[in-house]
Amino acid sequence: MSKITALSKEIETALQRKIDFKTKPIGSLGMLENIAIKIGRIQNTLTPKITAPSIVVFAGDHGITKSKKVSPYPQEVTQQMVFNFLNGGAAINVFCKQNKINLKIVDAGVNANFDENKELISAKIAKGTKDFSLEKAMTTLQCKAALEKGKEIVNNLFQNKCNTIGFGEMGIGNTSSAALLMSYFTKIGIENCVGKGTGLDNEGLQQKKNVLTEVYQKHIKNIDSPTEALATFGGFEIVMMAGAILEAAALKMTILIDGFIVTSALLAANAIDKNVLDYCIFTHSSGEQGHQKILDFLKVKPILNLGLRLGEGTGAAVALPIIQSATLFLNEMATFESANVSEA
Ligand SMILES: Cc1cc2ncn([C@H]3O[C@H](COP(=O)(O)O)[C@@H](O)[C@H]3O)c2cc1C
Ligand SMILES: O=C(O)c1cccnc1
Repeated sequence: MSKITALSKEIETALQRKIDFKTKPIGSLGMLENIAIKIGRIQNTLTPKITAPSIVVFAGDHGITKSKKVSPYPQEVTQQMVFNFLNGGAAINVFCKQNKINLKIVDAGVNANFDENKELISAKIAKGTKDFSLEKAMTTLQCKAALEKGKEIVNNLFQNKCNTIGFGEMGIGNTSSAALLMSYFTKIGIENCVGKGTGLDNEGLQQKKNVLTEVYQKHIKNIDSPTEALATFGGFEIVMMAGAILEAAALKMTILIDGFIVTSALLAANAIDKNVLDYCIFTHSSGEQGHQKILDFLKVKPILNLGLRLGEGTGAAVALPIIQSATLFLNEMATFESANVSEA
């Protein structure tokens, strides 16, 4: 993986000065000001622009769903939703269309064969992960291949002028993978990382907690690196997102972080290279119970809190216009001097 440069503080003062000359009381654009400064620092300019904003949805299946009831939905929903994405019918399609976001769908490891389709990026590592109640979700080699694929996909988008990128995912059972990764990277007990996902009832939640506590205890002694944590608790879509996030930061792109699953991939990326956080904007706090705890762990503030608990990158897609407002006010608002407005 390429090295991620930590952002310099130098331009921050100049950006703050530019914002403070705008025709508004100091600080009155609140979080929009923080976002403007962040993107200005990422792009190292006083006139940052968002170009070709894109969301990449990675899809993959999970072996655990075949042996244990960790999700109310069957594994087949992953492939069915991939068709739904390709046909334009999912929530993420609607929000991307609304906000003029370029949407890409990636088969990272779905348990199905897809015909060639120009809308689908084929990056299949395997037809779903292994059942982690029995063995590691994937081999170390598969994990490295998935990290590399994620990197390659982001690179292609970057070549096509994309400088702002969000990630989403689809994979029945992936809140289980995300909870295991969360527990590993934050050291918060697994029972406090597991949530209801797509809508388990209280009894289902308790059962999921029992299953994942056992899985965690079975593997924890064998994990000695972030890559091994990813390989063990897996999700090809999650590993590919971790690679994609690292590469986007290395390319100095602005990264829009979505919900619980994407943030679990970010935890792994962050353990590999801490500078990645400099490039991330946290678009929302998910309704999945562990998400706000990860945001607290990372000491970051999300833009929205709408109770979304869908994934697919929907929080990132809905938040994009707010992020665009931040760069637009910075570029287009008049100053006190240019507009002849008296200062305090
Ligand atoms: C129809 C449908 C569409 C979805 N879109 C995203 N997810 C979300 O739910 C899944 C994770 O939850 P769990 O771990 O409980 O299975 C992931 O696929 C996630 O992206 C969906 C789930 C369903 C059922
Ligand atoms: O926050 C998320 O990403 C999420 C929550 C529940 C189900 N799927 C995704």
